[in-house]
Amino acid sequence: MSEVPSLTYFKGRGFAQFSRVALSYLNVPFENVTVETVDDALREKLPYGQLPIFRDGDFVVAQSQTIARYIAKKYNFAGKTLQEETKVDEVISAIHSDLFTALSPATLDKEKLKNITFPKIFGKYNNELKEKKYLVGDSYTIADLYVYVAYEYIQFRGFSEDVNATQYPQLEELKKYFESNAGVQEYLKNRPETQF
Ligand SMILES: N[C@@H](CCC(=O)N[C@@H](CS)C(=O)NCC(=O)O)C(=O)O
Repeated sequence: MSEVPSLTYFKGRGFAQFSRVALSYLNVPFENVTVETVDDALREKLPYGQLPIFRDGDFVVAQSQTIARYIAKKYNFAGKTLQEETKVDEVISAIHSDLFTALSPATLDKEKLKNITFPKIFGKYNNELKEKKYLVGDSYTIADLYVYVAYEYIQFRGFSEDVNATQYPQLEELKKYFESNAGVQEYLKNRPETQF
């Protein structure tokens, strides 16, 4: 069995990017396992028949948000009190359910994203970061990292005219902070070019 934890997903960023960036930022060595498809042999090993999965010793966990929360809790990046942890969860849930769901090709509505979803999500966090340095508590948490990854991903998905330093200067600062981290820089340097 591998000594280091492994994260298995497709080559693209998709649902694995938050955990890949978190592990890189936290300087946790991990095996970044990528697959082309989920074949029958792999599918039967997956708790929900889908990727990503995270393996830590003999512990296996699925569901991208849960994987990210597990990593954050294990490496003290999830908030220091129950209330901080809950506010961190709120950010993770908002980004998955309000933003990522809206990117699904079947229901993609670009005007709604630009006029409603981006201001609702990124406007909120940008305003909060005008008043304080961290979204939750008195140090960086996975909530800040989630917002950075989502901000950068939305730009990558073709919305950099709508989501950028002019509209969201505090989020641009957050991006600069995470991208100045050596682990994140290494990850970005090696990240393959993909469409999603
Ligand atoms: N709720 C799950 C969704 C996982 C999911 O939809 N995985 C997709 C890729 S993003 C998948 O494994 N697709 C391949 C398949 O179903 O065969 C999560 O957040 O991890």
